[in-house]
Amino acid sequence: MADPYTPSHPEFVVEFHEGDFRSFLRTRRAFAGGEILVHLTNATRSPQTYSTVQCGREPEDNVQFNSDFVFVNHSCEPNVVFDLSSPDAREWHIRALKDIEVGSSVTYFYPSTEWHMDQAFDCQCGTEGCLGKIQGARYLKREELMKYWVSPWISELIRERDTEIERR
Ligand SMILES: C[S@@+](CC[C@H](N)C(=O)[O-])C[C@H]1O[C@@H](n2cnc3c(N)ncnc32)[C@H](O)[C@@H]1O
Repeated sequence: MADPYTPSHPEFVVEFHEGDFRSFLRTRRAFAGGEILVHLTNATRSPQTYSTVQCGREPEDNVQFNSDFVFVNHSCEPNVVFDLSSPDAREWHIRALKDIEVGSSVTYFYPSTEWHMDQAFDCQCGTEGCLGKIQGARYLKREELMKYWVSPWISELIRERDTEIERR
């Protein structure tokens, strides 16, 4: 991030912390469930990294947001979805799953977009139903994923994986 830091979007602020990957994004106003927090207008294609988001079914379908939204952490009880499911990239957006209070950490469920992540980690979301190691949808059971909104390519890849397993 540039120094001094200027938020890329006035309704959000990054809380920076010392140490690897410890920073995160907070809201500066409340959002209602279903409300669109932002349209992801600044996304560009990128090779996969720890900070890219998958936007289609192929391993090379990844984008970089080029904004503070790169600081959205994963949670096993997320408050937003990253909806990149439209074929029209101008429709891509982040949407509230529930009412979000001012000052909340913005979180999404990484396996809802990611099939196989570039960087796995031990989740520290601290929620009751925490899934532990997060490395992409490929490593989760269908029953675990069914509790979440997931991107169409994740539903498709899970269906294919499970059909393949049943065929063996
Ligand atoms: C795109 S970055 C998110 C912003 C990151 N926290 C930072 O400071 O740059 C993704 C990385 O953040 C960390 N991270 C995100 N959510 C996490 C969570 N629930 N528990 C532990 N680490 C997490 C992991 O290292 C992950 O690879």
